[in-house]
Amino acid sequence: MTVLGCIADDFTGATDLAGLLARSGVKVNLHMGVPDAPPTDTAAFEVIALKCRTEPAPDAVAECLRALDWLKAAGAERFFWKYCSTFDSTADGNIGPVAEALMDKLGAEQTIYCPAFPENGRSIFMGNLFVGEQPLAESPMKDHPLTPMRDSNLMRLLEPQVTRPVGLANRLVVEKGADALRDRLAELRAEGVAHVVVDAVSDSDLRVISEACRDMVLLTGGSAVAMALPELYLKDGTLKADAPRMQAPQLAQGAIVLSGSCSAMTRAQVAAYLEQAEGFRLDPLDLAQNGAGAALAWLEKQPLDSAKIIYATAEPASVKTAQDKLGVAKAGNVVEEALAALAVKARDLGVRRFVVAGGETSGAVTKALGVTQLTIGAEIAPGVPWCFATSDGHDIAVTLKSGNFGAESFFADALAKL
Ligand SMILES: Nc1ncnc2c1ncn2[C@@H]1O[C@H](COP(=O)(O)OP(=O)(O)OP(=O)(O)O)[C@@H](O)[C@H]1O
Ligand SMILES: O=C(O)[C@@H](O)C(=O)CO
Repeated sequence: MTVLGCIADDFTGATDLAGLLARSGVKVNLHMGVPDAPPTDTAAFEVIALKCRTEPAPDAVAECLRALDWLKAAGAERFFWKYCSTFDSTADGNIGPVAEALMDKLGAEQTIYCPAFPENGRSIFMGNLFVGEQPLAESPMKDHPLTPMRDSNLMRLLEPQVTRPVGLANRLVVEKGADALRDRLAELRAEGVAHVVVDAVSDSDLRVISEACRDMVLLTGGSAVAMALPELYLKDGTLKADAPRMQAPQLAQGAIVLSGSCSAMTRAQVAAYLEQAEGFRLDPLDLAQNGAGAALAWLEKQPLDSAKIIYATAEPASVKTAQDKLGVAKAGNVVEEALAALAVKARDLGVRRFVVAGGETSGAVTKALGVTQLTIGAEIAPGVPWCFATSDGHDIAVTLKSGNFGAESFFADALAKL
């Protein structure tokens, strides 16, 4: 029985969510894109990964509604819209437009917005999102290549994205427990508030929110607010733990790190890994002019079992130079296309372990590898599990690392874990 149908707006976010849900031991199915075939062999948690975070809002809405139909066909009656724990969205959406379209389809009067992920330093207080101790707009997210976040206030970010009123259930309410939060939501509903930002600074706040909101037909947020749901379903007997994490299949030695994320944490991770691995740096301007031939030729020359990384990861000033010359979309696309082609080449050369950094990058790479479904394995860092799949008939392992997740030693940690 599917108890929760989940739609994630990028691929790293989807493995993050699936990994946290799978901590409970309950079966989670993770699909990359809306499956062509109707649902079979469904799990308690069905997650569909989309690559729609930066698409035009009408396209993102259409794709999410297709995902909703598939999840309904899987038997889900409650749904979760997963976006980034740093609320990444462009000025035109897509978090609000998708939420409103899902609400309309589901007849939901109200939903909540809670991107908090305390284990990874994301907390919300008085409607303002913090990354560690910094307000979102003062954190490195202000320089994100595609979705620079220049305001920390979630109500202000959401308001232009939706047509109905936005409100807040603050930490003073959450702290009082699930009944107080239910009362606050009812009060806001009576005032016609459809979109409620909910504060959370700790996992115990998230447990209160899950308990108060578990019967809402649509919940929205980061992965951590959904993490508490399996525990509630297990406790009341709705679900039984039935799926221990999958052990890694036997894989050949070859491994590669592909990084298209420019986040502060990925920059530190790339620098740390370059101390022990051979590296090739992709330059968007060179790619736009000459294609990925030089990188492909470099990859062909590397021994299969060597430590290697191909990265476009760069400092904000260098990203800006590329964007000024090529435009934001083209600068991102040439990098994504190159990393996708390099992943395919690596697989054809015998590489079977792929460490990929960045959500958009992960979408491009997994699509090129023809991966349609992932099985969740061991967690490497909070929100980043190893996953297993087949690509062109080969068993492969992939980990899709969100830009800001993982320790500095993440790439080596990941490969040491398989
Ligand atoms: N040097 C560069 N110049 C311009 N754009 C770049 C450069 N390197 C990477 N990019 C683009 O920046 C975008 C990074 O987004 P991506 O989602 O992959 O990483 P992220 O946002 O850090 O990860 P996440 O969404 O998981 O937090 C991609 O579109 C990528 O192609
Ligand atoms: O929520 C997060 O921070 C991640 O799962 C993510 O969505 C990164 O793209």
